[in-house]
Amino acid sequence: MNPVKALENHRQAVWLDFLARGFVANGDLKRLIETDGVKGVTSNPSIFEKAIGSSDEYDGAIGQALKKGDRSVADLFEHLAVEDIQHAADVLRPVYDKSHGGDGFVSLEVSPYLAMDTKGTIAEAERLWKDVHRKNLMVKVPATPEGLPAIEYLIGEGISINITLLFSQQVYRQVAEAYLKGLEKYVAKGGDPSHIASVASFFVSRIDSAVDKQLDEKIAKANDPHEKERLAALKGKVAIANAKLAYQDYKRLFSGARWDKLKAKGAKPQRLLWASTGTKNKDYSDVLYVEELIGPDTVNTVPPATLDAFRDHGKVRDSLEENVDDARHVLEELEKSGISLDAITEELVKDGVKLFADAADKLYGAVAHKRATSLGGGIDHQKLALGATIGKAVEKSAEEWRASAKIRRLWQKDKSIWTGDDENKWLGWLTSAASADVADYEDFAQRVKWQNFTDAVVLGMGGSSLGPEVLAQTFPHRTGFPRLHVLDSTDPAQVRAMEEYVDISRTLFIVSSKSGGTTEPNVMKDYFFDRVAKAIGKELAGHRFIAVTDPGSSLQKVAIKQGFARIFYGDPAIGGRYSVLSPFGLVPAAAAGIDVRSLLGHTLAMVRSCGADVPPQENPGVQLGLAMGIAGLDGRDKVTIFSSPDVADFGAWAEQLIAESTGKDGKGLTPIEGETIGDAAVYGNDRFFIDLRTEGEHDAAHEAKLAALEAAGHPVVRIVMKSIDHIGQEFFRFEIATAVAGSILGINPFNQPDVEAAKIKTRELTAAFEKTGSLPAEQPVVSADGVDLYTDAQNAEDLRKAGANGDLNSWIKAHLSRSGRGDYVALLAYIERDGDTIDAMQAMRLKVRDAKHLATCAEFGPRFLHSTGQAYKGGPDSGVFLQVTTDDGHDLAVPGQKASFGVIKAAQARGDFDVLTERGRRALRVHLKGDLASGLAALDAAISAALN
Ligand SMILES: O=P(O)(O)OC[C@H]1O[C@](O)(CO)[C@@H](O)[C@@H]1O
Ligand SMILES: O=C[C@H](O)[C@H](O)COP(=O)(O)O
Repeated sequence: MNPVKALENHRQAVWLDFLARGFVANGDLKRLIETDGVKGVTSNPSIFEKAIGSSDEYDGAIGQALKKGDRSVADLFEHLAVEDIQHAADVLRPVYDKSHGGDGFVSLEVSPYLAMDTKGTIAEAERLWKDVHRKNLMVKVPATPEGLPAIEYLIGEGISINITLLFSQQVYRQVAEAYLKGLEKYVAKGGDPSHIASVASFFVSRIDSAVDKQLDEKIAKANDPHEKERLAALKGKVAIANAKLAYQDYKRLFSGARWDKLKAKGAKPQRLLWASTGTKNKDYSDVLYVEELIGPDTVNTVPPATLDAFRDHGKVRDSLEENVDDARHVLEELEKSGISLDAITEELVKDGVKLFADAADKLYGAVAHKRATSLGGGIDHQKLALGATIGKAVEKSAEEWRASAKIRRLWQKDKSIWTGDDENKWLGWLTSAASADVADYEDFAQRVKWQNFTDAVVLGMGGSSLGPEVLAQTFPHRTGFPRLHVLDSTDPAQVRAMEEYVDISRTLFIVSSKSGGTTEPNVMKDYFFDRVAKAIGKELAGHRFIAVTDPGSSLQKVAIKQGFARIFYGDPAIGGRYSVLSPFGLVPAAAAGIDVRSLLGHTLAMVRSCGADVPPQENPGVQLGLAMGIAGLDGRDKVTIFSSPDVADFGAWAEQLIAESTGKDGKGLTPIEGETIGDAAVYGNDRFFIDLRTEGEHDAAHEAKLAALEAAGHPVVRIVMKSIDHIGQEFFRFEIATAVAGSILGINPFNQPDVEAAKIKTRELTAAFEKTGSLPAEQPVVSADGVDLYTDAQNAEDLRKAGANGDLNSWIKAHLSRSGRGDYVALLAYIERDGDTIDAMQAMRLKVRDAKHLATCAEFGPRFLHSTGQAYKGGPDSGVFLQVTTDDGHDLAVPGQKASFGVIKAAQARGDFDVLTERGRRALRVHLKGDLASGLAALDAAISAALN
């Protein structure tokens, strides 16, 4: 007789420790049921990893599933697993029916990531039970301290459970107790226990592997030949002895008055199931863990190779209760040898959880890869060319992130990923896209449309303006909707330019400020409210304003008082620079008629790609973040962003995100935005390049330059977006990347400690103005033709030593001569930002870059104060700052206060400069008197002269 089939005669059920789609579909499982009398199937994360992860058998099914709509990697896996389990359960259903629910089960394990999480295990087990929806399902729950209460609870809910990762007799007794208690609860609720089944999967071969290892070490150390022999005799014996003794417990636990009561109600005993019965040590018989554990009312789940071997040469006998005393003796001998089985089994549970988690990581990684392949252009493409050193370091770090579950912990808001400060309170952006109220945005968009506005102007700074600016500049104007603009300045000329550009009586103003307390949006609002009131009447003015702000802010109060048309509330768990996928970006988007549903739909594909269930190796956000962080630590801390014409403004948004998040505590990444691409020779070894473009924008000349940078050994990341509609994917990718880079750098990526310092100084200066009618006097270090130069005593002394004397050229030359390798030169201009001034600034910065091979920044104040300003003051001391201020020929009054726009801007520039110099940074201020264009030309000439 077939030895496998013969086990039936010894009342032992053989289950198969294997599952794969084709195996069930092509009838192999059915055949084993018929020929070998196989009565069940078990699966675990390693089995699914082999089935799904290491084959292409499931690719079609993955494609099919995704056709119905994208889903997360965990969902996708679960969908496949549930289908497989259902198919196997259906094939085994006749066995289940014939044995009246005694056999014919298929087991599906809860995620190993939940092994230490009782609530999570319960929720997942209940979900799987519902989704699989088969009576002959067993949900596998590990026998960890957190698993035990879940087991009791789930049994109490009438769910059949297979307890896995069970190694010790003591834990086995707790498992049986959990089962009994669960049954008692179920019965007490009036449930019929006859349909509940449970097995306690007692692991075998892994024990021998662990014990034998320690025995070998002892044997190697022992001098006495008898001792060596005694120890050697224990090898390959302990696992079986342990299992045999557990069986003795089983007999005791499932007999007696307590059990009889349950039995009378129809309860079934929880059978012991021998798991891990594939022989690991080639020196042992390949059927060892079957032959030695045959006994009534037990199960042995065997891998296919063991099944084949046993069918071929297995010998059947009632072995389980043979020599029970010898088994005790084996364990005593082991204890005597100084090897603790308790310690080993405890370790094996931890190890088992880890091994299954490792397998799940591999499996999820493979599913993530298949999902990405199947979605193709649905997810923007990212290619990292990092060079050998950084590339290897990123690989190593990715593995470290995987092994310590950091991406899962990030999503679980575990602040220990960063500095352990308050990072957990700032992670609302992870879920803001998924939880957005799309219908409300659509309704709002319709209402805006009905009002026939010509323009919509966002009044805000930093995180409240840069996201909307990207949207305004990236998406074309939608007919029927207002044109979207952003104003983020206190420069009188710039405020006036906006006023002149729009039709005040037909414009919607979106006042955006998370805190509500930021100076610029408040004064801009006061100004335009006054103008609108003058144009259409005070009572109606509020109808043209909406506010986006966090609940309880001062802006909320003002908006209510002034009768704003609507207030949208932000999430206080999201910092400004991470807020674009929340009302701060989505309200302006909706107002401009951008399809918010489609924007978020595309975004969510990237959110899923960067999910907790996507291991670092396959996770595009984590990959980018690790690369940025590691390159930064390696001295390549100038993150240089090239954005193609269609997404040209993206860099301005990313710049704030990266600078304000990472630039602090003297560390950080300095974003370099807006530099046109140059030849490899103009760059120092402090660069890290990110190139972003849409698929349709292939520019051969640009690509050739990029390839040259890569060839010259610079790390280059290329991101190709399917189209501008995917811009949300990049917002989210960069957010995750920045958070990850922050972890690598060891900073809190969600605070901005140094911005506050400049704000305080500015407030002091404007308060002085309100009191006295003028800003405190200041003394230039030099007054030359058309310019005044200012700096603090230390900088002045250093500059004079470096050759600065009576004219502008000498000061600029001395200042630039202080910059060297690894530094960046930043032009910080508190002037109107328009096409001409942008061009003038660009010309100057590129001259510096090309002559000195240094990274350069060209920023406009006060805009940059809410963006890169944090990094300039708090980041690495590698900046050389040239502040540019100007007389504001035509100042503009702010209604209701003495300080005009010009005064506020001047106070902001001084506050900023004072903090820079207080921090010992290299800074020089050039104040241009008279006409701005001539002043900028003179500065340009001085820079040229200095560089020659
Ligand atoms: O939205 P708020 O509160 O006006 O802040 C605007 C910006 O100012 C900052 O706080 C820096 O000053 C940024 O972080 C923020 O995006
Ligand atoms: O339920 C089955 C177990 O997961 C399986 O038997 C473990 O076997 P292994 O130790 O060979 O991985």
